[in-house]
Amino acid sequence: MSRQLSLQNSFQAWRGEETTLKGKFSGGFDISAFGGIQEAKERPKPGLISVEIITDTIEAARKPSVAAIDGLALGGGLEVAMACNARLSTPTSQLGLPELQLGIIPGFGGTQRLPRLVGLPKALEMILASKPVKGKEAFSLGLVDGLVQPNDLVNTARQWALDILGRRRPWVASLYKTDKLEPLGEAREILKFARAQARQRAPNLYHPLVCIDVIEAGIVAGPRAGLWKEAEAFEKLVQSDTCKSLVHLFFAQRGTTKYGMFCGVHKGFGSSPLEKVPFKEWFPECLSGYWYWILFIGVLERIIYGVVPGVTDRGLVPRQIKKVAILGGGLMGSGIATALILSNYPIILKEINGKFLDAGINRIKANLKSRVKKGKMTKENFEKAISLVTGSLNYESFRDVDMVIEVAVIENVSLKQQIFVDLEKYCPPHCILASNTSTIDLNLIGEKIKSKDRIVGAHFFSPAHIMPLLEIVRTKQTSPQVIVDVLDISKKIKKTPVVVGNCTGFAVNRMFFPYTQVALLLVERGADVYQIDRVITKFGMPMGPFRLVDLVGFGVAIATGSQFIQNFPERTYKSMLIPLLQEDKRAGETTRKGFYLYDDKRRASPDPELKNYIEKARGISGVSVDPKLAKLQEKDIIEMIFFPVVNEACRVLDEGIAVKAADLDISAIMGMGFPPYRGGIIFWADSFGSKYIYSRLQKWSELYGEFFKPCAYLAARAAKGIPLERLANVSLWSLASGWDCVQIVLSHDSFFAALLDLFLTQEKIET
Ligand SMILES: C[C@H](O)CC(=O)SCCNC(=O)CCNC(=O)[C@H](O)C(C)(C)COP(=O)(O)OP(=O)(O)OC[C@H]1O[C@@H](n2cnc3c(N)ncnc32)[C@H](O)[C@@H]1OP(=O)(O)O
Repeated sequence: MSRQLSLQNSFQAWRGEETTLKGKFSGGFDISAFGGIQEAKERPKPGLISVEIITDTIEAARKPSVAAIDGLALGGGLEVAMACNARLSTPTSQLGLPELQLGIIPGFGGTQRLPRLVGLPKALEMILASKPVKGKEAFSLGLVDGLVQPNDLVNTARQWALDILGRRRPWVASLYKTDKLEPLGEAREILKFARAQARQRAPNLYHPLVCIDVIEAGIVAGPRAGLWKEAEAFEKLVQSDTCKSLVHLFFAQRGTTKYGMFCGVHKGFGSSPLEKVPFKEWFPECLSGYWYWILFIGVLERIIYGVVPGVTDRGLVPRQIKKVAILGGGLMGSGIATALILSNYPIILKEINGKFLDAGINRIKANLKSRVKKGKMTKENFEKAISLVTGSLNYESFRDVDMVIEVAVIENVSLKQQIFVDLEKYCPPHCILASNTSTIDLNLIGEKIKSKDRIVGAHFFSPAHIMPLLEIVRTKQTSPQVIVDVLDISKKIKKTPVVVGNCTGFAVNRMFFPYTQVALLLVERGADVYQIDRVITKFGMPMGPFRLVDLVGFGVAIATGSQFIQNFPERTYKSMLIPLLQEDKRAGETTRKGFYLYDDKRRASPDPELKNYIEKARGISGVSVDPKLAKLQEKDIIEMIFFPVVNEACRVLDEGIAVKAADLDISAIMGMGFPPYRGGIIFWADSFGSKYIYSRLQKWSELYGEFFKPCAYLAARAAKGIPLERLANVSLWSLASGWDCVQIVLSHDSFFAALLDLFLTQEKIET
């Protein structure tokens, strides 16, 4: 008898919900139920599912079971399939155990059965790197027993089960297979190597090491002992901060094109906030009030869930983008071009002269060749992709493009203004006019053209064909149709889009700005450049603020910095350290000297000369070494560097530049390199509490100046002791009508805003 098992589907069916993964075998355990598990006072005893149900009921049953896998078999889904007596799959199905991406380990026996089916090295690769395999590879590995086309899948599985019952095929219990396991000594060596690699790849993560221990326990003490160890470890890990952060990230990433304070973290934790609201306590005397709130919030949840206000709530259908022009073939332009041609968009690459054009096209070729080298692209597909690129030195060929992306190297307002005047002249009237500027206000860029509704920001991150984030910036005039079109492109080129409002620096660079600024402030007052970078890297950032400035280059740092000085003078720390270094032709990695010295292989080493420049900058700023700041502890460095980032993130939220906190979490992780296992900037900040962050910033602002002054948003939440992720100021009206109204309501004018504020801050209504 074959059973087509879908774990998530069945869990959702128990809860009376429709499944979101129609037609697929299983996406694994319902991740949104983790919140319930974390909060539950009483939990099922460890091993109930993995030992009693999956092992002792399914695998040990007197009826054989055969998994018929089409589409996806991930996590708990694959684990259930592995407990069946055989598995059939379609050639294109995806099979994997991605649990480590969620801060947990496989919890339904995957740590024991996968090594026994595919051997230890492959199992470790699949589990530790969360790397799925296609049906074809699964067959060659022995993970599935047969490959079948989708139409024949269920019938073949039924017959397979009958054959097992009739002893025409082997009746296998994967848990007790030993033929694929390496001898103990060899296995231990493999595990030792895996541990060293895990420590090196993610020194702050504990769960990969736990996973290796659990696998080892099964090999040393037998699979049932391994199952029990797995169950205990799973139980602990599911409660960990890493798991909470990564689950938040899972839903936040999928929620960037959705809106509302009730999705994101709340959805991620499995229960509607509605369930948490103590209506009865608030309205003991007034039942109608209770129902009113239920109705109100219920309607609200329905209206807001699944839309970007004013954009995806208008029933607009994305227009077909057939050809895209890119202005500028530098590092960024060629990266964007690569991302587009990889998704089959024909592109025109425009440069100002033949030399630059050739260089741009060669960069695209190099990007593609590196994919060929890594086995991600065939030579045939390379030729196909590169044939989609047409070079141009003028605007004549722009007459039939549907979208232009301006990627001029320099962040220069007048240059960009002229480019947009030319674009308006040459491009067809429907053409989307996008700029990849990372900092400049789009209203300034588009000041001299008429079609302001076609202007949009498409801020990619370098290298654009690899980095997953696309910041889509809309001005008040940008038409919703244009945003819908760009959202559609972002989906097609596999980017995570975050729609933000227009201002200097948008969301990501607004948050990034204080990161370098505060580092300069601390160094001028005695902190050590290299210690700051070390601590911040240990915290989990890809590099510290000084190494980053070296990488970006001082030219870019000064150009973007001047935009911030102009626009936010009250909170800009005006250090002369970078200009002083640049004056001496130390402009970062490209000149082999910046905050660090660089060798031929771009390896950075500290420079003893740096202290002279710091002293000079200190003199210009008129500050002296503060003994406390010269001896900062790790914890203090982390807080002093990141709390100003949190402060700016709060301003970005308060101004409505980001629609919700989870979008800033995603922006920080994908745009700034904030460690994913900390859940994003606001999620991480909320683990300290708004009161603590406010008090620290307030203290520093008294000691070291306005730069640290906590903003009103932070102060308000600290006063009420509520989390920073809560947007208390959004009204029903704003949600229904879109962006402009959000801004109106942010001035606290609306009746609904007041009501919601009450609701979200959980204050009791005074009747
Ligand atoms: C005990 C066990 O060992 C523990 C586990 O099994 S933990 C779960 C392990 N499984 C996973 O990690 C798989 C997670 N899911 C994914 O990687 C991807 O969603 C996928 C590859 C299944 C599908 O990707 P894609 O087609 O791009 O669709 P995607 O937008 O991601 O997901 C579609 C919807 O299904 C939801 N979803 C996907 N997998 C889910 C899961 N395991 N639980 C709950 N919801 C899930 C998504 O949240 C999304 O919901 P939305 O439409 O409301 O936003």
